[in-house]
Amino acid sequence: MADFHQNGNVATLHNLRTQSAEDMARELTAIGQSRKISLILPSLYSELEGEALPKILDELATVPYLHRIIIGLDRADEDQYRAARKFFARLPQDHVVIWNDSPRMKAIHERLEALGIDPGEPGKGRNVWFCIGYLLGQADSAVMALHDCDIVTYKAEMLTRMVYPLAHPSFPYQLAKGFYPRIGDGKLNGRVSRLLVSPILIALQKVIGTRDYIDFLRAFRYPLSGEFALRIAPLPDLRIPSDWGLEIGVLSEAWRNMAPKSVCQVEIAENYDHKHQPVSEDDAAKGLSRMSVDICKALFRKLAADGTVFSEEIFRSLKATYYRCALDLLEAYSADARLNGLSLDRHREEKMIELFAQNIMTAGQVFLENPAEQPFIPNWSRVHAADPGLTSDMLKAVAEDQEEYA
Ligand SMILES: O=C(O)[C@H](O)COP(=O)(O)O
Repeated sequence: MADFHQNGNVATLHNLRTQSAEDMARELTAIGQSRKISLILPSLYSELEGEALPKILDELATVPYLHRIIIGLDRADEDQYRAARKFFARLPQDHVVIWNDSPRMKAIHERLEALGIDPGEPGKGRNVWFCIGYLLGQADSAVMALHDCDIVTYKAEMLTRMVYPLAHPSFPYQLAKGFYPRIGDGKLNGRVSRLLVSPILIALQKVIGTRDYIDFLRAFRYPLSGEFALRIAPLPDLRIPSDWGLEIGVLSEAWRNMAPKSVCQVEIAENYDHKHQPVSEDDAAKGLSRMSVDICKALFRKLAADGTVFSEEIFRSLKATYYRCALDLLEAYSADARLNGLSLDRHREEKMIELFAQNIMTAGQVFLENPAEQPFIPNWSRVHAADPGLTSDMLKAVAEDQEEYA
């Protein structure tokens, strides 16, 4: 049973198990008549062949209140795009598959490049960015929800609980961020969240002092959750990183652009499990190691943009402080796991902490060496200012892809 604790920074909406998801979905169906709710699914072609996505579609097929589902498809060739169209065809809702690698979408990308507002390397952030552009181009939704495609414990209720506080007219929220515990195979998961994000936020506060931004991030029970919903109004001004810093990037934008009172976090599941990536100790360009570098870079850039001065000495202190804080938290995770009959491999987790400590220095180095790097994808307001016809041409490109490769 959940508690009902509020941290005072961000409203926390718990699941007190007193309201049925079916009742909520019924209400959303009525609300959805006037406030259209759309869902974005950033997907890799490989996820269509995994165990999670087919079950996610079974659940989504039962959702009565969705106006449109926008699937951003990455790393697919022509045959795979056709296969993806068939795969998603069983969704009863209006839906579209954006083939990000199609010649037409590549031409859109080149047009952006020529204008100097290139959305960067392929990645989840860039995929989501194109989907947001498509959604804005359609101009008919009031609420956007987004979740990953690798959730093996997915239930339609997760979406319902996430969307409800944004769609319901009596709530004041613009952003709802999902939270839950991550447990699978008798283990405590969420390795990057537990072993990097929580301790680095504590360490940053010790090294650079109190910052409202860090307080804000620390208020989230699962800052890395890939499940969030936004009202459409703030979307055109959202600047997101193209890489794994997406989740932290969205929270950072919420902190910059929204009143704290308009942000909430919602308990969306009793438990969450997904496809686990390898740590990739030997290659910082892959797996959780890459994710940790991207997250650190996103944090450092936002703090720098808020006036924090970084130097090599600061990153060295941060690394040492982080290491201590992470080991202290590991003690707590280990006790929590034991109390709940879960296993936790302390040796492996300490090794991960050592790797993340090293990656804090790597991210710091990259940050110091590239002060002029454009860290975020330009927002859609900027795209519109630079090329007012681009969004409608993108919608046309997607429609023509659908027709040509039917
Ligand atoms: O949220 C996280 O910490 C990362 O996505 C890794 O999650 P995992 O340890 O559950 O694979």
